[in-house]
Amino acid sequence: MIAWGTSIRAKLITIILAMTAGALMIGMVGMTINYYQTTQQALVADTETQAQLLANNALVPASLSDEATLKRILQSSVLNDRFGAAVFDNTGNLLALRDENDTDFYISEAEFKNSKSVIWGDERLMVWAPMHQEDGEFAGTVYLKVSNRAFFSRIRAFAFMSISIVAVIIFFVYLISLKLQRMISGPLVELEGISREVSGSGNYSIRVPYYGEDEIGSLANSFNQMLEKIEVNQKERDAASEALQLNKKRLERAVKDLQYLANYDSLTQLPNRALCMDRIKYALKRASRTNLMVAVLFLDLDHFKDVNDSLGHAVGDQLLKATSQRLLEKIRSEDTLARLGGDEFVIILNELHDTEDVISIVEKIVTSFETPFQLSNYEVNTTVSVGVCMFPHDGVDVDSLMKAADAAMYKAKEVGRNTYEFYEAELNQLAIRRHQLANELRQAVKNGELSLVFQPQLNIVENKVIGAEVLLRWHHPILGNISPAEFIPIAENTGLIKEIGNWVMDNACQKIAECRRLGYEIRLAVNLSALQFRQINLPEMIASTLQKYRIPPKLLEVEITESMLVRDVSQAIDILERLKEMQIRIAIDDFGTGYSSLSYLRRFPLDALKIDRTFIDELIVDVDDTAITLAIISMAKSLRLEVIAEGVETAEQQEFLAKNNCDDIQGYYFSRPLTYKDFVQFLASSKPIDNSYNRTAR
Ligand SMILES: Nc1nc2c(ncn2[C@@H]2O[C@@H]3COP(=O)(O)O[C@H]4[C@@H](O)[C@H](n5cnc6c(=O)[nH]c(N)nc65)O[C@@H]4COP(=O)(O)O[C@H]3[C@H]2O)c(=O)[nH]1
Repeated sequence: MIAWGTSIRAKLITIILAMTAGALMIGMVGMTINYYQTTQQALVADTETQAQLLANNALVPASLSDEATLKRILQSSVLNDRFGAAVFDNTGNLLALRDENDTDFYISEAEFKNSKSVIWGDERLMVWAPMHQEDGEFAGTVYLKVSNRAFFSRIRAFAFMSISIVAVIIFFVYLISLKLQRMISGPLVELEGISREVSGSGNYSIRVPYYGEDEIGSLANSFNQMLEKIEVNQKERDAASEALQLNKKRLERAVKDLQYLANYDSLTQLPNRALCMDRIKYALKRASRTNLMVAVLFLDLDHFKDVNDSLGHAVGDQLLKATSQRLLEKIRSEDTLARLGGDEFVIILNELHDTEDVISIVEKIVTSFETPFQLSNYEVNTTVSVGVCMFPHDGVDVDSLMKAADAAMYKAKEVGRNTYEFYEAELNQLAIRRHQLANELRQAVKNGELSLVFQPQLNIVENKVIGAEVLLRWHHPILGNISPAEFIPIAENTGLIKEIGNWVMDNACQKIAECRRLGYEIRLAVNLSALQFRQINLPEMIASTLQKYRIPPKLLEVEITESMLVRDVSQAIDILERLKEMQIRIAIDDFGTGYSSLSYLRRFPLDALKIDRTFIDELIVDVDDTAITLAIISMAKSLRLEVIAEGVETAEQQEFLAKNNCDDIQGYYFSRPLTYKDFVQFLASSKPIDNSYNRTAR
């Protein structure tokens, strides 16, 4: 298929055809003109001869005005079937007509006198032949009128024939040019096709066939040489890139090996000391968010040195490997077994609910050593001494926990090996203190040892105090200040929390009313414990307290934790909906540490999310905490909830939160929890008293 307008073939054919047609047309027109002229001249000459012949014959009868003879003479002449003839005397009078009916022989005076003897008209040729006496006197005129239709039809036939010949010639020229162009442009087209194939497939091994020694042949040759060079270059490049990939893979493997070596023990393939410390750190972080415990177990094989000394290091190594296998079988996949070096191992037990869980695992570990180890040539009996410590009871950082576990392990060795010891001093003390606090908490409420403090909350956008979180304090006459983090769980366990919770709610509402009287329309957030939240009549109890102090419910916010919601979802929804109907605000405390899923959040009628302090602690510094904080803000926004960040301690944290759409903040950077008196002073210093509100309230 020829692409007209773009291909060389088409162009070539067009040029050949145009030139041929042009030349033929010129030739044809020339020939037609020539034919026209010669045919016309012949016709005129013929007619003139006839006219002169008639003039000679008609001279005598014309002098005698013998019409009959003249007529006969005129009829005897043969020209063509469509001719007329007439004889006039010397004065222009008609003497005779060839055909009586052919009266179209009027000759004007001008024509008569016209010396011109031939007139070539549109339809006919007119010829005059004068008749002269012997003495030369003019005797009259013979007039011939010949139709030139036949002449024109010959010319037309000639032209038609010429055009037909030209058309046939052009057709043959077209066929020849097709053949010709195939010879000339065929190789070019093929060349173009091959170059396209090369560029499309990237296959530079394709070659153009031999086209001879002409210009196209030399072009094809150059093209092949070019392809050859590219092919060579490409092969070199491919080889280089292959080598590069290989080196990259080797490098990656080396980096991985290095990473592995930096983090794993080459003998047992267990995490080494560095990774072990990292894992403990991570476990502590998680546990502090989930309020669960972590146990760190320090293990040391008893008399391992004797095995090494008596049976050799190779057997010692085998024993260490077998020990690591046995220990791995005793722990869960989420726990970690690490080798610190020599015969020292560490086990990290994550997410424990109480110490009982640890005891059962440690006992399993110690008893598992009762079975002898079957090594290649020996059966070896060995035992293990284990020291156990717990987070958060025995330490809150990696260092103190490792020291505590190590100390406990030495104690296990002291008491005779093949046993485990808890870092007991602390545990015992803790249990004794718990018992004491549980007893004294009952009195604390009656003795008025409990008090409330208020930690202001700031709206970042308006830079305005919007309220405060109400926090409980216990000042023990002998033990001093006791943290709510310590005594609230005890109050929960003993059921005292209901009484304490009611006391807090009553006092908080009273303070809201007092603040209003002073002109401060501030909102107080009260923590609800799990036990309080499970009370079916909680909304009614709160309603009656609000009524008692005649305060609008919107000035009270209750803070609950995620775990309270999931315990009994339908009851939680019921209570929250009733609180919501009363227009009490509901916030989720310590958000991010629990079940934080969008689907369950949607089900509860909430107003705000409080990002847990542990995320804010390392905001900006720790990429994970930063990402979680941003995710919580965006999740809250998508659920149209307000976000408050607690535990903001630095300007950088506040700035970051402000920049990232957090609504409110609470933390030491802004203010520590304040006594009621200090809180009112704080309000006075941060905002002028709204007296107008005070007046209308009364
Ligand atoms: N390091 C640091 N800490 C900050 C910062 N800002 C606030 N905090 C502390 O973070 C805790 C926030 O309270 P929470 O998450 O509700 O956590 C509370 C809450 O769960 C519970 N609690 C306190 N008061 C009550 C109460 O009246 N009822 C109940 N059920 N629980 C209470 O005790 C927990 C501990 O309360 P607090 O010891 O008062 O500790 C408070 C507060 O003093 C900061 O910038 N840095």
